[in-house]
Amino acid sequence: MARMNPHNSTADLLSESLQAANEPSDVASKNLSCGQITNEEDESLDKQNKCCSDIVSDSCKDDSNYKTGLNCHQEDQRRTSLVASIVETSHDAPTRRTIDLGHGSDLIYIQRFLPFQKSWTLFDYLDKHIPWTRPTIRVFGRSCLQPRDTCYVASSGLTPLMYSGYRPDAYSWDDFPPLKDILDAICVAFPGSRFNSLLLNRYNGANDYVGWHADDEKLYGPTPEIASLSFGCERDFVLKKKKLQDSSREKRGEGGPAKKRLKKSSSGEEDQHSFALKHGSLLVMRGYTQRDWIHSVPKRAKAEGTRINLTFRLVL
Ligand SMILES: O=C(O)CCC(=O)C(=O)O
Ligand SMILES: [Fe+2]
Repeated sequence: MARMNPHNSTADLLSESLQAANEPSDVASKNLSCGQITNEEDESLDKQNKCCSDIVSDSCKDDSNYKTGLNCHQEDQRRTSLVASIVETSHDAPTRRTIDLGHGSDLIYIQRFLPFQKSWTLFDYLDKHIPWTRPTIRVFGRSCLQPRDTCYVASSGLTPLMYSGYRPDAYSWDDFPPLKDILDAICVAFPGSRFNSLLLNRYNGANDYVGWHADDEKLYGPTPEIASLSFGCERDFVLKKKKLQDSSREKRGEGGPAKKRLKKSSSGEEDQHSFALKHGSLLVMRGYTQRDWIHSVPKRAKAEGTRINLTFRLVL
């Protein structure tokens, strides 16, 4: 499969992804070893229009308010290939599900937000061209290696991000044109939303994870909206309702695998939700989700492939 140059135009991105659609992807076949479904299976699942078969929730429902065709912040007037392709297919918009977590918190899940082959083209680009680092962080007073690779992209002049004693340097959006295309595509799907920063994570196999945490840093305000796009190996994303003892600095509990830190819920099933986040899927967390819930991506013995996750955020 052709490798992308970071300075390729968005038209090149489209033509590469169209090419990729007609060719087997080496990246795709490599990563399918982690138990991921194929494109054909993905499409057939979508046609069945099953409600959240991978979401442990009874409260999911179709969101009848789904609109496409508007852009929330057309800073430049270019219609990118990704945006164009999503608008073109708006008559057959991907199914959007809303999961009401109660008390002003909700999630939106779009399983096939980006087309399958285009998602592999983007995976390949991100894997190769993002300057990934694995920083040393501080958790409970001890230094340790963060259990995944990371990178941070943000508009200039924003309050810096700081978590677990680590303050990542922000790269510019201009360094990675495909990230701007993805941002545009999200803004088309969510016309009322704004994002100006992006935390990227790469999980290199089964032992990489993110521990229990909430993205409730002050710089995001009281009700942050976070749009989380996943590529590659499918991994579980688990949400658990905060208890009083879940102090905010259990945040990003990197000190041990998330699984070991799981406590039994006293009030039953609705206090925990698990999503198998598909290649090309988008999960949006809204309202008080960061105030009232914590989330994690636990270690998973069978998840051998690489997963890349992008979380778009708005620094106020
Ligand atoms: O990888 C994911 O799905 C979640 C990442 C995350 O929670 C974070 O970066 O704050
Ligand atoms: Fe998070």
